Amino acid sequence: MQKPSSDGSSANAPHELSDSARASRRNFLRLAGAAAAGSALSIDVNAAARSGAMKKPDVVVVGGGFAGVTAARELAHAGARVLLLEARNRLGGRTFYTQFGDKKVELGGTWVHWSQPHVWAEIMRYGLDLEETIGASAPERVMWLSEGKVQEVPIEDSMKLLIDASNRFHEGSEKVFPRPYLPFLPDDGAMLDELSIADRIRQLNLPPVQRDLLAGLMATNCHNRTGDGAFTEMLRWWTLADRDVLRLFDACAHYKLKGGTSSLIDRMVGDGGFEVRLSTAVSSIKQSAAGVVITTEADERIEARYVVMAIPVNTTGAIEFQPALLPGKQAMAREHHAGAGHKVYMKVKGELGSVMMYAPESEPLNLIFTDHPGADGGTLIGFGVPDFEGFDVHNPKSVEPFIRKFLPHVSVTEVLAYDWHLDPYSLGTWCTYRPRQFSRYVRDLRSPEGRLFFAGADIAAGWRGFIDGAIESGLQVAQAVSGALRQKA
Ligand SMILES: Cc1cc2nc3c(=O)[nH]c(=O)nc-3n(C[C@H](O)[C@H](O)[C@H](O)COP(=O)(O)OP(=O)(O)OC[C@H]3O[C@@H](n4cnc5c(N)ncnc54)[C@H](O)[C@@H]3O)c2cc1C
Repeated sequence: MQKPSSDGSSANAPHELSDSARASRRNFLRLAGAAAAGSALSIDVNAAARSGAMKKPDVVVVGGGFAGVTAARELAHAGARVLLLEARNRLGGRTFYTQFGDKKVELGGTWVHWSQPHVWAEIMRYGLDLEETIGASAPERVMWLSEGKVQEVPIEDSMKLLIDASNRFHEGSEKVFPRPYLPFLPDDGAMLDELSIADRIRQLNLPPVQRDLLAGLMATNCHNRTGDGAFTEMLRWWTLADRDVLRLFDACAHYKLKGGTSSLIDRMVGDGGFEVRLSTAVSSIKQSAAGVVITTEADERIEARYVVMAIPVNTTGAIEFQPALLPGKQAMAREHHAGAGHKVYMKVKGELGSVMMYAPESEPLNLIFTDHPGADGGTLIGFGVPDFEGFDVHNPKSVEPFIRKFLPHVSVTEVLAYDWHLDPYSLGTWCTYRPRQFSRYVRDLRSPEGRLFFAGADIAAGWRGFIDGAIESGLQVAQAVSGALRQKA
């Protein structure tokens, strides 16, 4: 892989790309630059690195998302010398708080909740404020597309349809996840892991109007086509939310950090006592009995006693490991998890109340709701499947006809989205395993290998795929590495 610039603009494409993917990639490079320009960190994290303070760290943490920052902070608090290497020119990873017109928006991870214990503990610890997203928590209208027609019934009736469909979809979750934090599947869970979300929807034989409402929600949850997401992933979410679709909504799309996700990262780094180097992508990791040698893309060699790998599972293939990683880690790096869709902000002109709209994956966006309402315009957030032929998420004129199916009086004036699936340092969005990935790979994914330890939302036990999971995993790995440092002291 060639050396990226700080906005990733000279990095190689991860895979062969189709024409439409190439056009998206051009857009990605343009937007990545523009968005990065508006996201300066409020603290100078490179200051310590410039001073060359740390000669030989005890631990190098690779990746500065919530998992890496949590691990680095905990290890530094335990007395270790910690150096965090981050490929991009900013921290936060798959969270990205940046400017959209006169407002700031979250292009990646956004919503947090007190039912997510690890992120909630951090919010309390640093005394951060929350803000509500009205369209997701208290919509005035709910509409959905089914077989080409917009459906709208009183809100209570649409909720009844969704609750009934969700209860039926998740039936049996107690057997597979009696306790959602058990990291491995029981035997009957492994059988269910063969099923995709689409397989499960088909089993239910719902009337089309109810099926398409559920399908819109499920394409959003797995952030891809429902044939790509594993049924077991949804069973785990369901158990974490006490088997209640309204609680699940509350946990996933109601409360966000008032100062943005960067306010939490800033506080964690400020509190950390570890060194950070941005724009430093790691290209190889070689371990021996004596220690680990980390080589960066600029060919710098750094030695450490232990390494925490806190990068997305989809990006592991870009790093050369000696000895080679366990087969499950390699397979996941080849196959990728399913999360690869869009999250798009849309400025609209025309009256916008608090609305929520669903569409199945035969449509480009599957869940859309009001972010900011307004009498003469406001902002919508939409989630959609990747690579939808003829739909350009970066072009308001391409997005507008779809939005007008629901709201014929509005025009879409501006859009903002980030192509996480094209960014070489994420190659996807939030983690949803494909069928069989959980039962086949999770053991390997979570296993330390010699002096290497692994962290990340993608391998968390509980809220895997969430900010909470990233923090959970960062805490666990820091505990394990602290233990190893003590033993070998
Ligand atoms: C569009 C979108 C919406 C989401 N919505 C929500 C939500 O509402 N609520 C929620 O809780 N979660 C949400 N998530 C998920 C959540 O943001 C992630 O699960 C979580 O932030 C991942 O944290 P992480 O630290 O495990 O990984 P990441 O945040 O991906 O961090 C990994 C870091 O490793 C770096 N890296 C990669 N390769 C290298 C290398 N070779 N060398 C050095 N560094 C490298 C990356 O640049 C990155 O900074 C969303 C994600 C997306 C994309």
